[in-house]
Amino acid sequence: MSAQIISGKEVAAEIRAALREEVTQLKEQGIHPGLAVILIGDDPASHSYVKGKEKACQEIGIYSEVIRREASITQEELLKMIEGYNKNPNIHGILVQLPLPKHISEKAVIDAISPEKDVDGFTPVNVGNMLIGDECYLPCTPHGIIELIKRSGREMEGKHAVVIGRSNIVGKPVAMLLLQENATVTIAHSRTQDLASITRQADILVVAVGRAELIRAEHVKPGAVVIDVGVNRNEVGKLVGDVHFESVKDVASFLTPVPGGVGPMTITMLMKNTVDAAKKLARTMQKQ
Ligand SMILES: Nc1nc(=O)c2c([nH]1)NC[C@@H]1CN(c3ccc(C(=O)N[C@@H](CCC(=O)O)C(=O)O)cc3)C=[N+]21
Repeated sequence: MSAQIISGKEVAAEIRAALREEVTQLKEQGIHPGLAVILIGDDPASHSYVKGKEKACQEIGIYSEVIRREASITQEELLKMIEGYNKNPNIHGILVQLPLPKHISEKAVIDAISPEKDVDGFTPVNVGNMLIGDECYLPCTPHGIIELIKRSGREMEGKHAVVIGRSNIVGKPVAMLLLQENATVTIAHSRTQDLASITRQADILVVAVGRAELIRAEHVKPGAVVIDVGVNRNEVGKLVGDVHFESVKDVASFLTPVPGGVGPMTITMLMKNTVDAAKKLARTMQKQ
C-alpha cells in the first residue's frame, strides 16, 4: 500500500484563487486589505519565508509592506513601529517574523500587537478565544493543518489524534483545534517515554518537533493520516520534514510532503486572516 500524498501546494492554490476573487470584490467596495510584515535580522530562512508571504500578497491582491531592519534595532523602536501599524488604517494585519534577536522580548512584542490586527493568532486574546472556541484569528499553521485533513476527506470525530510537539505556535494550538473537531487528543513531546508505542495508536499523527526525519515507519499505525510540520535541512542541505517520507509513505494512508505540504497552507491561512481582518474593520466602520 502506498499513501495518498496530500498536496498542500494544490489546496493552497485553490484557496488563494478564491481569496483573489474575494479581494477583487472587496476593492470594488473600497476595501483594500493590507498586511505589514516586520522582519528583524538576517536569518536566511526567515528572509525566504517572508518572500513567500510577499509573493502570496501580490498573487491575491493584498497590499503589503515589508519592513526589514537590522538585528541591532532596540525593543523600544520595534514596539513603536508596531504601535504605528496598530493605528495605520491601510494595514489590517501585522506579523512580526519569529524568532527575534535575543535582546528583544518575544512576549513584549506579541503583546504590543493589537488583537484585531493579530493575523498570526499569537496574542493572548486570540489564544484565549481559540481555547474557548470563540471568534478569533486562528494561528496559521494549525489552521492550515485542519484544513488539509478536512480536504483529504478524512473524519476527525472520534479518532485518536496524536500531536508530537508542544510549542505555542503549532503543537498546543493544533491539539486544541483537533479537540474542537471531536478527536481524542494526545500530546507527546521530548520527555515522552516510549514515543513509538503512543504514536502507533494514532489515526491522525501530527509531527511538529523540528528534528529531521525522526518519525519512521515503525512509529506509524497502518492507514494513519500523517501531517509533517517539520522544516529541516539534512546533512546535504536538502529540505526535509520531521517524517521520514520514503518509509512512512508505505504505511500511512495520507501523508503531507515537505516541501509542498503544510508550508504553503500556513502562508495561505495568513492571507485568509488578513482578508477577514479587512472585512471585519469595514463592518465596524459601517456600524459607527
Ligand atoms: N510570526 C511568524 N509567523 C509565522 O507564520 C512564522 C514565523 N513567525 N516564523 C517562522 C515560521 C515558519 N513558517 C513557514 C512558512 C512557510 C513555509 C513554506 O512555505 N515552506 C515551503 C518551502 C520553503 C523553502 O523552500 O524554504 C514548503 O514547505 O513548501 C515554511 C515555514 C512561518 N512561520
